[in-house]
Amino acid sequence: MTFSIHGLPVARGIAIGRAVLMASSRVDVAHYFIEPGQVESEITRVRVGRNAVVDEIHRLQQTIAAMGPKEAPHELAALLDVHLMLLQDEELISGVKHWISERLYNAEWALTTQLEVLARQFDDMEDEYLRERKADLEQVAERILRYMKGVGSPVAPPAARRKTQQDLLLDDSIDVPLVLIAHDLSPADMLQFKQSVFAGFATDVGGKTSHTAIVARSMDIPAVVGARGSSHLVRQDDWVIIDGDAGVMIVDPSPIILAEYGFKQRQAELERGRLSRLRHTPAVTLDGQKVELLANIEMPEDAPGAVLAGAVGVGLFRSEFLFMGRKGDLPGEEEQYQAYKKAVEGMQGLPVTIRTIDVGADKQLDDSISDAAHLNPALGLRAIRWSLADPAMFLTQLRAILRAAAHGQVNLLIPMLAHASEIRQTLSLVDFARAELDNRGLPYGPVKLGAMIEIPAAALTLKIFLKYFDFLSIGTNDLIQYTLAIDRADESVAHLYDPLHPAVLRLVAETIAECDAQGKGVSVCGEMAGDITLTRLLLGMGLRSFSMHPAQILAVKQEVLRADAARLAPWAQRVIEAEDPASMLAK
Ligand SMILES: C=C(OP(=O)(O)O)C(=O)O
Repeated sequence: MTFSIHGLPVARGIAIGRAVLMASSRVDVAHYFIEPGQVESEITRVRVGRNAVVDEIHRLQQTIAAMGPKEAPHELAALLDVHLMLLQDEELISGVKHWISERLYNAEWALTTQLEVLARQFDDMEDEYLRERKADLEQVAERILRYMKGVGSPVAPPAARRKTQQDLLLDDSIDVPLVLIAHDLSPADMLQFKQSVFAGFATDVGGKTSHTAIVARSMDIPAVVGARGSSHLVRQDDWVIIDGDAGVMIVDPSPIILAEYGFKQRQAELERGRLSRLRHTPAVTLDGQKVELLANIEMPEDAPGAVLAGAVGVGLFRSEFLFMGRKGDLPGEEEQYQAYKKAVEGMQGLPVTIRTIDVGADKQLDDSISDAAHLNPALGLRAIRWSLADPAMFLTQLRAILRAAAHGQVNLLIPMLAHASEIRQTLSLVDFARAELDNRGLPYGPVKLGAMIEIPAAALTLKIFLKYFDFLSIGTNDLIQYTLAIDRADESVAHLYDPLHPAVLRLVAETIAECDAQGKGVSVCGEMAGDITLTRLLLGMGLRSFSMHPAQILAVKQEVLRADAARLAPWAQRVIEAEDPASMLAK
C-alpha cells in the first residue's frame, strides 16, 4: 500500500530505490547492582570502551584526511571533532564514576543514567543547534555501549541488489539504487554511507541544522530528515522515493507514481547533462549584457569545485566556517593565511571575496568565544559587531586576508554593517592591520573593500556605504529576515519568509540602481541569486553579478542565456510595484 511520510527537505533531488534499514541503534542494557569490590573494574570497563571509540574516531579522521574533499567533505571532519569533544567531556566520565561508586550501578547502567542526565541539559538549551547536539551525545554513548558489549556497527554494508520485474520500470541496466532509512546517522555512519552505494536517505529525527542535514547538503544527495516513524514504518527492501525537494518520502509507490517520479528523475538527469555543456559558455544575455556568475564557498577545499562548476570567481567565502567547532583552538594568523591562500590558489587567478567572520544567531561557534544565551541572537552581538568587540581577533583575521591577497585577487567583505561609526572603525582597523604587516616586514596585497547590505538601515543609507566602499554585496537571506522581522531559522514563521515581499524587492532594486548610478559593483550573494525563478527579475532590476552555491551556477546561466535584459527591465519595475509580485512571476 502506498503511503507517504513528511519531513524536512534538506538536500535537493529525487532518489528512487529499495530501502535498506539501518538496524536499530539501541543496544539492550542490563541493570544490576555490583559488589563494592567491583567498582574499579566497572569504571575501567567504561574507560576502555570510551578509549576504543576515541581510537575509532582517530582512525576515521586519518581515513578522511587521506580522501579528497569530494569523498569526505569538511563537514564530516567537523562532526568527528564534535564527537571527540563529547567523548572527552569530563562530565560524562565523572558522572559515570559517581553512579558506579556511589550507587553501585553496573557500568552500562551508569553510562545510560549519566547520558539521561546530560541529555536533559541539552533539552533545556534555547539554541536549536546546541539542542541537536543531544543526538550526537546519544550516538557516542551508544558506540561506547557497543564496544562494552562487543556488538558491531549498526550499519550493515549494503549488498548489491539485482532487478526485479518492478525494477524494470526504471529501465536501468545497473543494480537497483539503495536508499538508507535510519533513526539517525552519526558521522561515522555518514562516512560509511559516503563510501557505499546509497542514492539518498531519510531519518526519523533531525532538524535543518542537524549534522546529518549539513553533511547531506554538502554531498549533494537527496535527503529528508525528521521523517518521523520512517524507520518503523518502512520495511527492508520496500520501494521508496525520497523527494528532497518536497521533503517527503513515498513508500511502496504505485507503478504510476513510480513511473512519474522515474520520469522526473530522468528529466532532471538529462537536464544536468544538458547544463554541463554550458560550463565554458560565457554568461551573456540575448541583448549582449555580460553577467558574472560567482560561487559561495565555505572552506578553501571548495574552490576547485567552484571552478569546475563554471564559477568566474568566489563571490562569498564564508570564513566563519574555519572557526566553527574550534573550542579553545581558534585558527591563528598563520593558519588562516594558509587557508585563504589555498582558496585563492584553488581559484586559479579568479577573484575571491572573503567575508570576515559572520557568527551569531544561527551560526554560533562555541561557548568559549560566543554567548548563545542572548534573548535575540539575530539582533545581538554578531558578525562585524562581534569582530569589533574583539579587535585583536579581528586584526588577526584582517592580517591573514591581506597576506593572502599577495597571491591573487582578493576582495574583503564586511558583514552586517549599519552605522557610519562601525564603517569608520572597521576601515581604520584595516589600515592598522596593514601597518602591523609593514612593521613586521610581511608582504601583503591590495584588496577591494566591500560591505554586505543585509540590514534595511544599510539599504536605506546607501550613500554612506558607497562613499567608503568599492563594492556592495546584498545578503538577501538576512535582508529578508530583518526587513520582515522573520527569524530565518524559525520553522513556525517560515511561511512568512518571502523574498518576493514588495519591501524586500524595493530594497534590493534600489540598492542595485544606486550602485549602478555611481558605477560601483554590486552583487547578490544570498539564496535569491541561485533561485532560477528569480533570475529574470534580478536581471530586470539591473543585477549583473550573482553569487550562489556552485551547484546552481549552470541552471542560472541557462536562464541568463535565454533572457533579454532590456525587455525585462520595465516588467521588473511592474513586479516591484505590484501588491502581489509572486502572482506576476507565475505569468
Ligand atoms: C549570504 C548571506 O549570508 P549568510 O551566510 O548569513 O547566509 C545572506 O545573509 O544573504
